[in-house]
Amino acid sequence: MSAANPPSSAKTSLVPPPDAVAPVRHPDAPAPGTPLGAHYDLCFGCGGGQPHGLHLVARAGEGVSVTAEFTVKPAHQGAPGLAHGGVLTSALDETLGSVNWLMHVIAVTGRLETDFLRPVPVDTVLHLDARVTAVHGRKIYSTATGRIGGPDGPVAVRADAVFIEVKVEHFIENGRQEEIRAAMDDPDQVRRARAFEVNP
Ligand SMILES: CCCCCCCCCC(=O)SCCNC(=O)CCNC(=O)[C@H](O)C(C)(C)COP(=O)(O)OP(=O)(O)OC[C@H]1O[C@@H](n2cnc3c(N)ncnc32)[C@H](O)[C@@H]1OP(=O)(O)O
Repeated sequence: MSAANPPSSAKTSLVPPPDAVAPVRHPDAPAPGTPLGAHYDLCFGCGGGQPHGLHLVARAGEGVSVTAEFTVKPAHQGAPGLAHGGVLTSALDETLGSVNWLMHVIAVTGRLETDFLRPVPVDTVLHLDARVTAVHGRKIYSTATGRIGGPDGPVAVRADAVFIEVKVEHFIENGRQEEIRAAMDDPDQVRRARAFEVNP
């Protein structure tokens, strides 16, 4: 195994180390039940201006948790009439990504492991919930489920993840300049900050 292609176990355990700490909800986090809205209009997961997106709708939950709904559309198929597994993973990723906002931390997915337990037909509403379980330095450990048939229905998909805290420079230095400039030039201060999930 070359240094450029290290074994995933080298730094990507999904189990928090013993000295990890409990996540802390930011005092300015929106109250439980508050819709979070899209963090960026062109986000594939939540953006209203993204015609090919999931249009996932998330709300703040108790503690460091969120709930969300995603309706599977014909455009999201893999097998005939069934949701594509990668699309379902995207819905879990987006829900897990949005929960970091409740800590006012900017973070990106480092590792995401999905279990697919039941097929999810087109037109199904996937009821998602995600919560942060532990924090260790820049690493944020979190877990999510997607249920069908209602918020208390059977689990169709679940995921464990490690997100890594980053500075806003992560997006400015790595993103394509035309989108970065457009987001930075947005006259709406809150929208401008949330495109990068920065505390306004
Ligand atoms: C705008 C707001 C975003 C909200 C949108 C939500 C959408 C959903 C979220 C996404 O899909 S984000 C997009 C998908 N993810 C990425 O594009 C991330 C690509 N990867 C990177 O940019 C870098 O690899 C990363 C920033 C994650 C880490 O690089 P660093 O150089 O900053 O990390 P470093 O090597 O210094 O490691 C810091 C710690 O994190 C750990 N670490 C790094 N990469 C890891 C990884 N992949 N998995 C687990 N742990 C990881 C690493 O072991 C170390 O732990 P320790 O502090 O305990 O030593």
